[in-house]
Amino acid sequence: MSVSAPRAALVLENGKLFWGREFGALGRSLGEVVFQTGMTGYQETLTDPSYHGQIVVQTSPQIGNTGWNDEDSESGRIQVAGYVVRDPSRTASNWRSRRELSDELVQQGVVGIAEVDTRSLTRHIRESGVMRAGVFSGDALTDPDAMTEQVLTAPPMAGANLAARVSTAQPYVRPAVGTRRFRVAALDLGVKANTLRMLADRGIETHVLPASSSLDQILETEPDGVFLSNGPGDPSAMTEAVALTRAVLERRIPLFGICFGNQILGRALGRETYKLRYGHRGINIPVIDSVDGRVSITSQNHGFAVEGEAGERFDTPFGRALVSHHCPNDGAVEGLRCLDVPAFSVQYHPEAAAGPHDAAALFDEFTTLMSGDR
Ligand SMILES: NC(=O)CC[C@H](N)C(=O)O
Repeated sequence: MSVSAPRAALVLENGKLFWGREFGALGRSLGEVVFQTGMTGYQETLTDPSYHGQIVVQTSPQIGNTGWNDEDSESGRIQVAGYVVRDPSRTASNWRSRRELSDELVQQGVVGIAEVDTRSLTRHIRESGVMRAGVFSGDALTDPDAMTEQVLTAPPMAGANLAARVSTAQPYVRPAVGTRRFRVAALDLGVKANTLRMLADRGIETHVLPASSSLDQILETEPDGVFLSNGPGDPSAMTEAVALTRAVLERRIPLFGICFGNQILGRALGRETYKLRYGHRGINIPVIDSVDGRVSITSQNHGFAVEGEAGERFDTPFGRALVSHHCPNDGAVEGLRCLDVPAFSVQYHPEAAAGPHDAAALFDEFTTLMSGDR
């Protein structure tokens, strides 16, 4: 595939430039460039609030073949800042498809770029780490130095507090499917639609609360359990959510966290979080359960991780805790379990969407914890 006249550019903050063709809306988008290795599920990826502020590169070369449907979005809009693909499908073909991916990108004003050498780009990110970048097309396409300068004005992801931008403005209730067995207060830091669906399917009525909610607002829902959602940004910027989590742990209310929720629980337990060089973003990432050695293939999307060693037991202000899961690829912490208070969390995505269902039973574990029989 050759590009005759470059009509779009992806510019990295270190000055490296990739030419391509416009894809989606014309203009400029700035953010942190990250790669995602899933071969399916691009609609879920694009609408996952955890990608807010990021320019997502799909390593799978062909994107768009199933178009855009009305069922698979994980939130009300496309959340990525920009989108980078190799070879967009010329036509969508799927029984649920309502429109072409490129039309949806245009409609939602998302600036993308196609015909990029995504293999070379991914190798570069893998070696140099994730960094700020910009996609430029249309009138925004100018000379490389000017574009690099603009990229350097973007705020870095380290230290970014983004949850408020994707959280619900007003509390709302997601009813249980069938008989209500439990009531859960979910702190919405960027929750995905399938998480609420999986909670509802287990007889859980979820009170979804804004990211800035207080302990009183949580307690007012008279919850059987508290859920900490996934979300964008740096966990070290989430001081209030960490304090709130500590208050929940003190009251021994059963708590379950996913991804950002795992990082927040980790910080509440006194652990630090750090930025990974290029993160884990894909739908076939292995995780080992330190207790029984079982391996799950999981969906993941994280750029930060909790400090710790596989299987490590440690002291916290709330008793003992365990690094319950880790990733064999790099040893990163993938799960935490409190041993003296009812709380656990995972860094990966048991709700999948997209991804395998190996870890779906963790939602059942949450109901067991709420039932009080641990
Ligand atoms: N999916 C998530 O919740 C991501 C958590 C956090 N923003 C990270 O990048 O690590």
